[in-house]
Order: sequence, then C-alpha cells, then structure tokens
Amino acid sequence: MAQTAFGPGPFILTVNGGSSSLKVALFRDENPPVSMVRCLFSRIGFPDSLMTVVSGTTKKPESRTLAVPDHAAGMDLLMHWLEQAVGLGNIRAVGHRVVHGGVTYSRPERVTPDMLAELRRISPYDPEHLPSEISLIEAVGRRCPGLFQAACFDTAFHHDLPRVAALLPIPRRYDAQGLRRYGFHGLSCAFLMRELTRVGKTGEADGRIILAHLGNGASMTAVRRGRSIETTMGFTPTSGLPMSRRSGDLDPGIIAYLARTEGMDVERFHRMVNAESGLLGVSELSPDMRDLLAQEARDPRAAEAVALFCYHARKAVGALAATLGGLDTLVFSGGIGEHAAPVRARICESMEFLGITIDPRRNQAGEPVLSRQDGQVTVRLIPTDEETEIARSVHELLGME
Ligand SMILES: Nc1ncnc2c1ncn2[C@@H]1O[C@H](COP(=O)(O)OP(=O)(O)O)[C@@H](O)[C@H]1O
Ligand SMILES: CC(=O)OP(=O)(O)O
Ligand SMILES: [Mg+2]
Repeated sequence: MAQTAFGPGPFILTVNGGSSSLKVALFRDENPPVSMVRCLFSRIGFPDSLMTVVSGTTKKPESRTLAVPDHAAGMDLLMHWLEQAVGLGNIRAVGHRVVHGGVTYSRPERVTPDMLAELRRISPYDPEHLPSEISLIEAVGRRCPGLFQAACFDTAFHHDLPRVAALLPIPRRYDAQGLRRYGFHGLSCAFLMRELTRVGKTGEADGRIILAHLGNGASMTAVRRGRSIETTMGFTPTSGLPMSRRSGDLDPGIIAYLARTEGMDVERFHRMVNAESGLLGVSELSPDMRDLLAQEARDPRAAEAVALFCYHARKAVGALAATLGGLDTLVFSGGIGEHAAPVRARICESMEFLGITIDPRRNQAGEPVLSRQDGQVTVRLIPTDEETEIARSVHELLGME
C-alpha cells in the first residue's frame, strides 16, 4: 500500500452520526485498529457548524466554523478531504454506527440493499437517528460504489434482554409489530465491557455491573455475566434518564393532556421531548452540564436541572441493582460520567446501603478507581470509545469475508 499523510494503509473509516453531530475517525486496519485522526462536525444544520480535527499523534484539536446543512453534506466534505489526505483507494472499509437495528439485527453486518430497505422501514422507530444514518451510508456509496460498508448496531448489545425486560405493558398485538424495549448505547457498553475485562479484577467482568453512559444521550445498563439484563432506554433513545435535550421517561398521560389543552400535535410533541426538554428544558439555559455546573450557585433553574439529573440517575442505579440482585461494579462513562466529578459524587450520595462509597479525592482527580479502598462496590471511571468498537468489529468482519 502507498504511503499517505497518515502512514501506510489500508484504513478503516468509522462514521458515527448523532442527532446533530457527526464523528468520523480513520484507523489503520490492524489488530487492534490504530486511531490515526478523528473529526467531529457539531451543530449540523446550524449556520455556525463546527469542524474539529484531532490527530491521533499530536492530540491537538484544530477547529473551524463552516456551513454543514446536513449529515450527507458533512460526509461529502470529509470524503473530499480524505481523498487528498489518504486517497480513497486506501480505505478498505467503512463502519457505521446505526442506533436502531430493530428485531432483525443482533450483530455487526455488511450493508446490503436488503438491509437498507429494512432500515428505511424501521426509520419511524427512531426518526432522530436512522434517516441521517441511512443518508451517511448512501453518501459513502455514491462516492465509493462497491466499497465494503458495515453497520454496527447500538441495540445489538441488548438483543437478548430477558423477555420480561423487553415486553411493553401495552396491548399484545404491538409486540408482534416490533414495539418492545430495545436499549441503546450498545457500542459504548461493548467497549466498556472489553475495557473492564482488561483492567478489572479477575472475574469482575462476569459479576453484577452497572454501566452508566452519561453523555448528551444518557443511559444505564445492568450487565450480569457479560449480558445486558436491563437498561434505562426502551423503544427509542428518548426514554429513560433525563438527558441534555431529551426528556427521558414521562407519564404517557401528558401526551393526551397537551393534545387536548394546547392542541399539541405529534410533530410538536416529538420536538419538545427530543430537543427542548431534559437539562435544557428545565434550566432554560443550556443543554450542557458544564454550563449548568458553572451557573448552579447563582441560578436556581440550573441547580434544579442538575439535581433532577442526579436524582434520576441515582434512582436508576437503585432499580438496576435490584434487577441484578446486588452490585459489584459501577462504571461511569460518557462526557458527563468521565468529566463531571460533582455529578458522580451526587449520584453516589447516600448509596452506602448498596455498598457504594466513593473517595472524594479520587473522584475529584478522576482516577480510574473512584471507590474507597474498603468499598464493597468497585466504582470505576472508564472513558468510552464507540469509534474503536466500530473499527474492531469491521476488522473482524473483513477477516471473515
Ligand atoms: N468537564 C466537564 N464537566 C461537566 N460536564 C462535561 C465536561 N466535559 C463534558 N461534559 C458534558 O458531557 C456532555 C457531552 O457528552 P459526550 O459523551 O461528549 O456527548 P455525545 O453523547 O454527544 O457523544 C455534555 O453535557 C457536556 O457538558
Ligand atoms: C442512542 C443515543 O442516545 O445516542 P446519542 O447519545 O449519540 O444521541
Ligand atoms: Mg453519544
């Protein structure tokens, strides 16, 4: 393979399309894959979209503002840049994060026309993520026809949820139509479990574990003997914990109430619970935990939003521990879980009854183990990396071709 700006190829490209962001990373196709450069488009669809590039070697972020009207436009810009930096011929495969795989997909798979048709069919399951993810697969296909593309599903980690956890308490006929609890953030869960196997005590990864993925989207998952047995998100990623802009679980009665009293229609309701709720909705200030922590001393709305987030997270730890029949390990991850020491402290407050005690110094310093020496539950901080998980899966799939 020819020499490129990032050394010799071949490369794997990973594509992670969020609701208004796009993360792309280039890996050298080795075992394990080596991250060469990462690129983040944020605020897609806004006039001040930002492109941030972080090189795998210097780790120095370089940002510039540019108009990115939608995900496909971001992908086109990126492919153009990659053509010059590495040559598209040096890219062996592209791996996409696909948030929803419905009942059909339980492992990473090569994208086929049939898969695209099925993803289009289930798009209404997750209109926040699936349409843009499909458009990214299509954008790559247009630019590089025939290139190996794989879909890595967030729902896959939870595919074998116990029936009682997956079943929704609504008329049975909907279950047959795919209306069930699926669970998300599975790529992050898979990565965290791999890391726990690497850094944990002997047998720890086979114990009773809660993975707290707290980012803009936030969910917690109970894992026993390596298997997801319960998780806070259900049919869509709007459910579960309150998030940066998403409401999380709500009383279903609210939908009918707002329709009757305000004439609120489906689209308006969808926008409210996905884009105008959570930390942003309660604080009326910001969806960003950093901003709220900085303002909570002087603005009671910021304080209430942070308190609400920590309260629901603590409640979820208790509920998930009950489904596990006790707890051995609690893992904090995601932007908030990895960086917000005060939030971690508040989630773990008054949890001694469950064996959770964290050491304030370790927590403040963000050490890999946060629990006290004598703590019954090992509380850990593990940075997640969905991109590496995707690249690993693609490398494995290529090996099976
Ligand atoms: N130092 C920090 N202190 C508090 N919150 C932080 C810090 N760094 C990042 N966060 C929060 O992490 C969240 C973003 O999480 P991240 O996992 O990066 O997002 P995404 O889900 O979009 O991948 C934001 O709410 C941000 O405020
Ligand atoms: C599944 C999900 O919530 O994804 P994100 O956190 O990237 O929005
Ligand atoms: Mg995320």
